[in-house]
Amino acid sequence: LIFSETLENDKRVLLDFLSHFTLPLHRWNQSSPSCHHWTGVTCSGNRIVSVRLPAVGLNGLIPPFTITRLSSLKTLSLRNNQLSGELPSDFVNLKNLTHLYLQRNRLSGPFPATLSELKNLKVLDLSNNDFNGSIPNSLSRLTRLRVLNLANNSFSGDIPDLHLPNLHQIDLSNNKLTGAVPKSLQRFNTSAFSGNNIIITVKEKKRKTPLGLRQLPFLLILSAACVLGVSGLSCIIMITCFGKTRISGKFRKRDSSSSSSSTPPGNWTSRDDEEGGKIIFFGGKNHLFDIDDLLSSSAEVLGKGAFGTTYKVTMEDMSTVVVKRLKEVVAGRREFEQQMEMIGMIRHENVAELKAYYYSKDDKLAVYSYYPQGSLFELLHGKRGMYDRVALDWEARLRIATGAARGLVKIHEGNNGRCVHGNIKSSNIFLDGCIGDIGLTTIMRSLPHSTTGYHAPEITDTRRSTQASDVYSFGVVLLEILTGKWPVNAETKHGEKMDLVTWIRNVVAKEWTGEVFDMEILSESGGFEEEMVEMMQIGLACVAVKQQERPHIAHVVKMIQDIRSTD
Ligand SMILES: Nc1ncnc2c1ncn2[C@@H]1O[C@H](COP(=O)(O)OP(=O)(O)OP(=O)(O)O)[C@@H](O)[C@H]1O
Repeated sequence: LIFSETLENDKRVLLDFLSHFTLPLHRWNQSSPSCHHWTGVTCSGNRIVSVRLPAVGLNGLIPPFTITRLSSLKTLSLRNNQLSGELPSDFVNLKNLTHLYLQRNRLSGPFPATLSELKNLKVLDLSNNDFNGSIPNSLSRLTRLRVLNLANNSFSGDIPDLHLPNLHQIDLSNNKLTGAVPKSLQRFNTSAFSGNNIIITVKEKKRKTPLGLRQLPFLLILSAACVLGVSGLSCIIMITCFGKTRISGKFRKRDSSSSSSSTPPGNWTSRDDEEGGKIIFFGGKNHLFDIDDLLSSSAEVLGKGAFGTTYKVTMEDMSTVVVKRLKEVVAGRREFEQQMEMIGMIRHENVAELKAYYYSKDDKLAVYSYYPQGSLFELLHGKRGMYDRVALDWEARLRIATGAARGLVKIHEGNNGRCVHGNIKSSNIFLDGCIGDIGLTTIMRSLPHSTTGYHAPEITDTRRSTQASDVYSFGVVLLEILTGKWPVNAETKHGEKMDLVTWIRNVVAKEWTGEVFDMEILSESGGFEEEMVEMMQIGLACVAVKQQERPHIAHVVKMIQDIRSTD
């Protein structure tokens, strides 16, 4: 009873807060449970611990004694709204607050003194508001503070000597501050103080970690060099070895400033996208993040594919998504949006969910669910030498093949039966055959054909991929599953290297079928060789040279299912 009463109380508080604004919020009503269902609300135990309402159109004063009654609140994000006036003094009640995001509003008045009392604060962002007056010395009380952003306000006077041992990011740029940078803050990059009347006498130090996205051009150059010089895989490993990268600011300037590889990191720059960049979500999901969240989250490079770099991004609430930064998009905004909308509508357990997309002049992003088990490519070929690769047994391979075929059926049903994947390959297939990277080929520059081994012979421009060419690529994946070999340069028993499809056709023509199977599954005691032979015949049917001879993917699903049902 106590449990639900406390939660009910928190819920009433939020409804009270909302009643001061004339805007509807997704699923915020008395009848639905607030935890997990209300936009931006997260609970822990019987309390609401996080309220994140970025860019929802909150307008006017922050109503006092509403949200501040959520005494267990740890994260409050009201960024990117049109909130104005002073911060109510009752913010002092939010004793448990660790993250406060109020940037990009129209808040004004002196630095809210009450904030210095929130001893648990780790991140404080008041940037891009109209605050004025001096920055108080009392900020030194926030000994846990890690990030302080007061940029783009009208703060004036000298910068106090802040002794904040845990501070590793500060931005005071573009205010009206005067004097010198105090000793305690001289460890930070000078750009953190730019746009003021400050005498900067400090020497710039090179910061080691964390890397900023400002260094992303450097990472990209490095990865390009790797791709040219070393194998792609080792490059990915090298980049990953740099550890976590901070995605922050400068997203939009990336392409135009490759020289910024030498730009010293330090503060982060708020995004100001006059090109109208907007993140679009699918499925009526809680907007637990916005583009600024993405930009300020911890990111790790998963790899660099033909469509761009893929990042694993860990959000403030510790949820994980995958962000693909699409380069060489040839489609215009309208076409891009239409394609993404079409992809976003495809929902199936064997289709990797496109959660959101973002389009601006300089950046095109696609946001997906993260599959921690990695791709089929990794399961089949990956991590050898670094870790003990877990053997992938025949059952698992059959499950993946069935799942991926079902996913492809669903994809081909999309867009009134006209949707094409265009880039079916093992690195785009995840847990239990879930297919990722749908429909990107049509909006991107054509992929280099010769290198992949998955593309059907008739495809010279991957933007013109067809459902029949998808079936061909799927057939290559089936053969890869059966042999455990890479589609290009598959090494035969006799040490020759040839294209996987050609090799299997040759072997089968000589009736040495058993030779092609991966020893890992062939040595299993279940006696599955017959099933493997059947699967190989399905794979070979899919890779028929003449497109009209390839089966429809729905028929492929049936044939794969029949492998077992004939038992
Ligand atoms: N949603 C995801 N969850 C987990 N890993 C992913 C996800 N999406 C991609 N990856 C992995 O990230 C790495 C890079 O992926 P990316 O799609 O950029 O390149 P690719 O699949 O090698 O080539 P391509 O660009 O042609 O698809 C690959 O190892 C891929 O398996």
